[in-house]
Amino acid sequence: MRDASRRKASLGARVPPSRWATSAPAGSRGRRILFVTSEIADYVKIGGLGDVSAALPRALRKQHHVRVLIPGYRELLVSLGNVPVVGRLDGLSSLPACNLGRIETRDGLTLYVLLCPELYDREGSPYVDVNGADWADNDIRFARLGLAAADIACGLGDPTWAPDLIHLNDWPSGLAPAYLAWRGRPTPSIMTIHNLAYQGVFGRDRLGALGIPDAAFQMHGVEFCGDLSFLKAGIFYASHVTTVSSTYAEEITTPEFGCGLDGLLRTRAREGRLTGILNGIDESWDPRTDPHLASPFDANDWKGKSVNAEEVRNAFGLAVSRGPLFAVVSRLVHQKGLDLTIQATQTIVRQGGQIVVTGRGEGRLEAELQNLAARYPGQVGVKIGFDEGIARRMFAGSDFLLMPSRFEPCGLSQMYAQRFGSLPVAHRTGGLADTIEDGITGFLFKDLSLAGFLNAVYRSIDAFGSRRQLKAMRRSAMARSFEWQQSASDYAAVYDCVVRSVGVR
Ligand SMILES: Nc1ncnc2c1ncn2[C@@H]1O[C@H](COP(=O)(O)OP(=O)(O)O[C@H]2O[C@H](CO)[C@@H](O)[C@H](O)[C@H]2O)[C@@H](O)[C@H]1O
Repeated sequence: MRDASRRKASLGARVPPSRWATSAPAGSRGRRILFVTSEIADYVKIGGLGDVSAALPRALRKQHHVRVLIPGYRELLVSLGNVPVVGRLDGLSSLPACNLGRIETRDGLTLYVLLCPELYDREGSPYVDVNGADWADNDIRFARLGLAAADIACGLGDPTWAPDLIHLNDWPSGLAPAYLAWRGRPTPSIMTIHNLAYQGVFGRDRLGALGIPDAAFQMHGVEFCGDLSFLKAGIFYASHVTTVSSTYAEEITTPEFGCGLDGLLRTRAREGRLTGILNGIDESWDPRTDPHLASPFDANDWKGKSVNAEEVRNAFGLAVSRGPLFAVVSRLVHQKGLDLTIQATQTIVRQGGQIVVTGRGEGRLEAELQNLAARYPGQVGVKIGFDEGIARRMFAGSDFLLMPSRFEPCGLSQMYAQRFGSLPVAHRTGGLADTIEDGITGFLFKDLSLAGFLNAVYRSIDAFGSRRQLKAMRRSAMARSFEWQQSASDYAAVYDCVVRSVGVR
């Protein structure tokens, strides 16, 4: 069962299995891959992209020569110290010239760091300032990232290295394949969509500043509803598009989930150029060895798990209880369906449950959650912020994870939770549908409504009442395999196909 759902995800949407064999054929090993990202969990993580960017290149290293390109944000420069300069990149229109640094992480992953202090060395997050407002020059900042990727692909960044393929992630690197196309350089490229809802849309008046040819401002180019879209550019110009689960790969070809790009994505699917590859989770997610936990545990040691529950109850100021503990670990945004969780709270508390929430995001949701904690003292605890240690103890200590996401490209929290014996209660969508087995490793609901969600919540509370069922489900959840190695070999198969079809160097 578990392998079946995994394989379904790995084969991708509408792609003939024979063409996309999951192990890389002989001769495809040792390709040079440039992985371009705007976050990497080692240094700067805002959400799931940071986790994927830290883990996937490392998993791919077993087969390929992978290097990661990332902007030189302040946090990164502080952690890395002096980054040796290997090349100088020219400017283009309003994109400044800058240096390219290269450094290895302690475990030997090569990072290219875009050294452009006027764009990246600032107080704030990669995407927003300290007040949560988008950086006003985000178009320049991330066009510079895309142009740097194109420069490196053309051998203009590091005189000693150029990739066979560039792997772009989300809108911040979306212009890279476009810059390559406008130079007439068909370096094979993969555009991975981690979240179609974030598209990097800017006014058409920015074309000149970003060095985008006027002729590219059309449906068969960068134009999207009269504006310029970085993500559309990536999808349009990349050799191949992937997304992070097979169900989401299908969903994004529909008007309901396609965010206006479903027409183009349907075309890519028809051409066999859209594939779903499920994310994995790395080995640090192991309840037997995780140093963040109050007590390690395994699938035969529920005492160890309950020590973590006690710790979480204390940390969140909850009353002592023998009832079920529900957790929410999430970016606090509309996508994640927190309004449903807020509406379900009264029922959960009346049924003897408690809820702990950690996250940060939209101010309105942060305030509503804090009000909820005030309304149910001792039963609901909320910590606004981002702390990996707290998150890990919550997965370890909770009985259930609430994840009624409106859409979920893959989702990592539900995989972490299962590994730590916390059963997800989740909407049957995207990667949640592909990684949770209803009634076996968690509880899925189809109708995105309070009634649908509560129905799944009641099922979880019933399971909590039956120690035998609860233990069996926990064991099944903890035994699930979400290895990165599987995803890495699926990406390797796509790389191979793309390099062959675009032309091997
Ligand atoms: N306050 C907090 N404190 C500590 N940790 C916190 C936290 N808030 C969130 N996290 C952690 O951040 C990560 C969030 O990853 P998700 O995949 O669940 O969602 P995200 O929407 O960011 O990612 C997007 O990209 C990823 C990667 O492809 C897709 O899985 C996903 O569906 C898509 O929406 C998880 O590691 C989670 O535990």
